[in-house]
Amino acid sequence: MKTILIKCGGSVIDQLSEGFFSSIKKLQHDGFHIIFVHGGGPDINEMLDLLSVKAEFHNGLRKTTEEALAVVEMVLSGKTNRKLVDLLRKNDLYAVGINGTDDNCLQASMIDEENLGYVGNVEEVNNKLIIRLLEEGYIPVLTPLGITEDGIKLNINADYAASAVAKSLKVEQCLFITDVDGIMIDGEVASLIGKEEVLQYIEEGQITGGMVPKVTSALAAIDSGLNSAMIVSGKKEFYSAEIWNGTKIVANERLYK
Ligand SMILES: Nc1ncnc2c1ncn2[C@@H]1O[C@H](COP(=O)(O)OP(=O)(O)O)[C@@H](O)[C@H]1O
Ligand SMILES: CC(=O)N[C@@H](CCC(=O)OP(=O)(O)O)C(=O)O
Repeated sequence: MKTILIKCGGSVIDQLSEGFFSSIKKLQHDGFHIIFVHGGGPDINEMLDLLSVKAEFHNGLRKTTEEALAVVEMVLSGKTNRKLVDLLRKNDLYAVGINGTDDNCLQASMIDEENLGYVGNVEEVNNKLIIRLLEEGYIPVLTPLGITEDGIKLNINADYAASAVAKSLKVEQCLFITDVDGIMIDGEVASLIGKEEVLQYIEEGQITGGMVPKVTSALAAIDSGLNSAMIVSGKKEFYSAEIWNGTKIVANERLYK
């Protein structure tokens, strides 16, 4: 089964274009199965703000107290997941929402209880349910919540969840959909970047903020055997006639030039 994983960032869910949905249809037409993992950072921040709870981050990850976790779950699975599933279905794409904790799909462990609270890393992906849905022709839309062996729910950065699922399903391509056209280097979108360059750009401060977990996750996906991962805009068409728009991240860019 040829599968493409699409990680849809919270920054762009409300701005997805017609071209985005038509690109997905073209991928399906070309024989690819599609799975989504979604983010929702802005939706969570908005709700925390309404509840007068300060959003706090440590190394790009949200500090998640037990109270915050309840808000994260309510927002991600009750609001953001619904929003994306509804949008896909309105565009005649047969999406089904699932929580990362359903069927213990994202088995996780706490990263750093003292500094981060209920935040996890994916240890293992139980992909049976996802594969069933894919085989039936559905588009699973996965919320990035994990569960420990003891049944404790954890908040997982959506980029990290995406690369773990990509690795488990051995997908053909992993796309990180966001609100920019790709990775900007010296003011221009880079079309192809190798692993060494990515690490150098992070060190130089050319890749910062929310782009760091995205490229780190892309590199993790490549390390696990994927040929490439891409950073792509959700505001325009990203795929047509086997041509991709955005930044392709590969293990060694010299092999592509
Ligand atoms: N070199 C770079 N190229 C493009 N965007 C970058 C770069 N460095 C940092 N960014 C920032 O990363 C953001 C995308 O990350 P984020 O807001 O976390 O998105 P998402 O919600 O899609 O995960 C961009 O909007 C941009 O502000
Ligand atoms: C641990 C952690 O930071 N979890 C993220 C999960 C959502 C996410 O990653 O959303 P984006 O893709 O929109 O950034 C959070 O609470 O914001």
